[in-house]
Amino acid sequence: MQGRWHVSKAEDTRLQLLEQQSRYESLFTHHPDHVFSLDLKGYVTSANKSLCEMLNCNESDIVGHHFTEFMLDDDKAEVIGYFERAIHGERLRYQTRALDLQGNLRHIEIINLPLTVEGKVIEVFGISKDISHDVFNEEEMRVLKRSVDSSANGIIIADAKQPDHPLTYVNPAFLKMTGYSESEVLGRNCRFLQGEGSDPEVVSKLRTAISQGSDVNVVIRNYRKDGTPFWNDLYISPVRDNSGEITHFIGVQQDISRRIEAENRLDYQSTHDVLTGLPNRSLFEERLSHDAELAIRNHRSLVVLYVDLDEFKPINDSLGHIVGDKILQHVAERISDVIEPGDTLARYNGDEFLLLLPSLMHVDDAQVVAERILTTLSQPFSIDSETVYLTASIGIAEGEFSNPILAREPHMLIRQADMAMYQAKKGGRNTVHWYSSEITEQMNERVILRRELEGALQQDDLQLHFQPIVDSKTGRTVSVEALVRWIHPKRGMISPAVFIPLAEQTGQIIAIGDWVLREACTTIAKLNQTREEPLTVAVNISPLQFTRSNFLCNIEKLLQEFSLEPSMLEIEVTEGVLFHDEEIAIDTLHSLQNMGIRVSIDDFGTGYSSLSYLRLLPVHKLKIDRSFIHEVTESERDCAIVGGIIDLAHHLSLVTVAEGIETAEQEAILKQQGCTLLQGYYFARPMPLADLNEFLRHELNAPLDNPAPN
Ligand SMILES: Nc1nc2c(ncn2[C@@H]2O[C@H](COP(=O)(O)O[C@H]3[C@@H](O)[C@H](n4cnc5c(=O)[nH]c(N)nc54)O[C@@H]3COP(=O)(O)O)[C@@H](O)[C@H]2O)c(=O)[nH]1
Repeated sequence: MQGRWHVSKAEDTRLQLLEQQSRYESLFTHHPDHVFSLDLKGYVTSANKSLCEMLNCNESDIVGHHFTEFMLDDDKAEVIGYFERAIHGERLRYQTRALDLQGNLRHIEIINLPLTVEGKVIEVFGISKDISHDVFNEEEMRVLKRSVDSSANGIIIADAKQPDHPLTYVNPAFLKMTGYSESEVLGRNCRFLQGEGSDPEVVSKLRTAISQGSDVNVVIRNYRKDGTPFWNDLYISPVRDNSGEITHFIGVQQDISRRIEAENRLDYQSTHDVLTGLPNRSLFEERLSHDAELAIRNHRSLVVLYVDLDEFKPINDSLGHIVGDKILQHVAERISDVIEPGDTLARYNGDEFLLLLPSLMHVDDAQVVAERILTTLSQPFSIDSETVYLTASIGIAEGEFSNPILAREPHMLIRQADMAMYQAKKGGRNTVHWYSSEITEQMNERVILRRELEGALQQDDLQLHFQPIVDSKTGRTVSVEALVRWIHPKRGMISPAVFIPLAEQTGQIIAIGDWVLREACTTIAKLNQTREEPLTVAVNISPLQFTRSNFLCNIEKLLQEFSLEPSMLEIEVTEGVLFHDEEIAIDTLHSLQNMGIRVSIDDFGTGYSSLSYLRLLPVHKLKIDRSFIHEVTESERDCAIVGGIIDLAHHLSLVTVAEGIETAEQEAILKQQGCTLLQGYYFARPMPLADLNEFLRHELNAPLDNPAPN
């Protein structure tokens, strides 16, 4: 009985051991972590399924191999150290790296457990876990944090789950940009960056996006700790967790103040005149369109003033551009001082200003404004050491709200004001003229005339007439003045007084002038072939033609072509050529003198320039303007002026010509005053070449007034 009991107890123990072993084996085999055992030399004695899976191999590829075979060379010494400590009974946990059979790297965490029997370590158990994923995540997080920390953009993170979304992170760039310290901003909503200059619309856009959990990009004016503003280009995005719930908001911001300032500067430059700081043409036109819309909506009228300085060019040319610029700046200031805040004053062109009056109580008030402008401009301008007197001509155009043109083409108002200004100029300058539809008709007339003049040039409708100029002593023709005529196919002869000023404005004078010069040279060359005493021909040259670069060259070619002595050609210029471009004009005068061509100052006495220029200029003749001759017999003043001019000319060794002599009395006075040459209807009107030939033939046969002594 006792023996049977012994047998069954031993059997029980064996069964229990078997059960434990099977439990252990099952735990070992199916443990989700990698479990292995090493002998005291470090050779693998067993490895579970999970370890084989991690190392991509079978148990036989591991068992019997030394654990270091699965380690990186760099890590071996350290891990051997841990193993040594384990075989001395220490339980250890450490992280290292393993290589699977294909050479793939794994980050693992190992626990080394020494297996001790009767106080002696007989084996070392290892339990390891693949932590590659965690390590990569951690590394990724570290890189991300470093990137965010070192980003040049300001980066902020706000907690979306806390009330008022307090900041939980700000990077150094943010602190640098705003001047705050971390402790001053963490825990606060970042609206502390906003201030009175932050556009409420932009702020509301931000708020809406945040409340809707959507991305948003705004450019907002923010303020640094010291109160200085900056332009913040801000992107805000929600950050969601795995369930899609917004946990944070991330903001990336950039200080774009410099860019905005540069853009603003560019914008300002493209809409303002650099010299005066006034709006320029394009901004004026923009405001005109805008104010026209308002005027129509509010049943009000709109008024445009076109202000053009009188004779500014001569001032600019004679005093220099620096003084000219300063005058324009003063003009801008003075006009600005007499207008109301809602009005727009713009510099339109060189010396032309535009004024838009959108809110007049009565349209007639524009006249008051215009007169105020004339008054303020009439005060002398003291620029450096110069005192300058200025006047202006002002054109006014009214845009009635009911006039469809205002809605369709508000810019027409500028054109109309321009036309009115032109009339103001014609009306004697320093005056105001209101636009009327008749002006348009006149302007249309100009447009037609201009087009027809173009045709005249091509169809040979121009003709040259010649007016004799006689010696005051002998009464004999010594010269002829070439005067152009336009023989219009329908309108007959059109006076040069009509088309020459137009041609000067359109530039057609160049072609006309070239034609006149050629025609004059060819005629005088032919005329003189049969004359004992050769005649000279005087040709009027417009300022534009005179200052052209090829002017002298053209003349030289013509003289050569017609074998004409240079002294046979005279150039008549008005004082205006000097103001056109003084430097070029003086050079040209010297060149003409060197070529042997004489120059007369035409219409002398009508310009306002200083007489001192006569000392300096290489001119030969003064032609006394016919306005002085007209009254010379009745007006003592005119008589004195004419006498003065003749005296002055004689002292300067200049020849004088009196033009516009119509009566014997006028001739007598001029002769008495010692005028050298005489010209006028009294002697002969301008005539075509055929008539001139006849006139000269007749003159040759007539006895001399005062025959020259033998
Ligand atoms: N650049 C150019 N200008 C030219 C040319 N041809 C003429 N002109 C200029 O046109 C203006 C008008 O000229 P016109 O109608 O020919 O008048 C000239 C004479 O007819 C006129 N004149 C001459 N004598 C008398 C007179 O006794 N009484 C009177 N009422 N008029 C008279 O004067 C004009 C000549 O003037 P001026 O040139 O100043 O000597 C005129 O400004 C012409 O210059 C051209 O080819 N090119």
